[in-house]
Amino acid sequence: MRQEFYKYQGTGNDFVMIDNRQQTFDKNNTKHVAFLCDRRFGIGADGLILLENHSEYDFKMVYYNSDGNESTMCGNGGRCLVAFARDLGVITDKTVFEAIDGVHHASINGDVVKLQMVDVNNIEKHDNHTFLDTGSPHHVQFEEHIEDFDIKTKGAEIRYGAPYNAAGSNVNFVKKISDDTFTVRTYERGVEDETLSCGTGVTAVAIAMHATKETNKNLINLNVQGGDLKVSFDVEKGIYKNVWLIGPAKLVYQGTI
Ligand SMILES: N[C@@H](CCC[C@H](N)C(=O)O)C(=O)O
Repeated sequence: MRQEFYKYQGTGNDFVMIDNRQQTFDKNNTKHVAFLCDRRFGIGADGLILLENHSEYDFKMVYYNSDGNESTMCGNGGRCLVAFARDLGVITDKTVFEAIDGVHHASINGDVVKLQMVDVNNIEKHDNHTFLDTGSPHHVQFEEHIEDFDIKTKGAEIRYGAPYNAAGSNVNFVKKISDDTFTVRTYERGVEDETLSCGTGVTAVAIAMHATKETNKNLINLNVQGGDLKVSFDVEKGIYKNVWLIGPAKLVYQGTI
């Protein structure tokens, strides 16, 4: 049976979207999800997302990395799913949906999606890096020569090394541009390569930069390989609340496979 799909991208982080409200998609077929995400033999994407019905909220998000495994939260994927839900007529301009890390509020205006991310209260500050979970685990470290840095090789070393080991972490390399602007390049677990953007990654970078006093701003610009994102937040007693990831999410094409 042929599968109808939609392809979306958010600052170059791209996703196969499937409307699974009728529960027709085989959710346990890891090889099939990896095939659909394969850039040579399939559609090609960093991940695959199912939009499903929810009894209480507007919809449910189910996220898979391009290796075919279901994973933790994807911020850009969440933003793209909001655009997909709007384009399907499931929502209009505001929504509340459930993902693996909990309930998310979001709004959409044209192609700009604002997605509320989880509160963050556990920030591990180490000598040369910060580790935090923004829905997915993120290692954050500075890299002055970020433009010509070998993200794939260095990112893989950190992702597979101690203390992350098999479970792994996403790895973000950061360069400070000004007090409120940072350049970020991310190695993504489950893609096992650099992606052009990572939403939970830039959220982690914005919070890490504030927590380590690299900035005192609470609206941060993040320049990524695929465009520009913004993250805003409030801080109360060391807890980062009201965290919003803001940026474009667009339909690329749709088809059947
Ligand atoms: N691209 C995503 C992150 C997706 C999850 C990650 N690869 C993991 O498995 O931890 C984003 O935009 O947040």
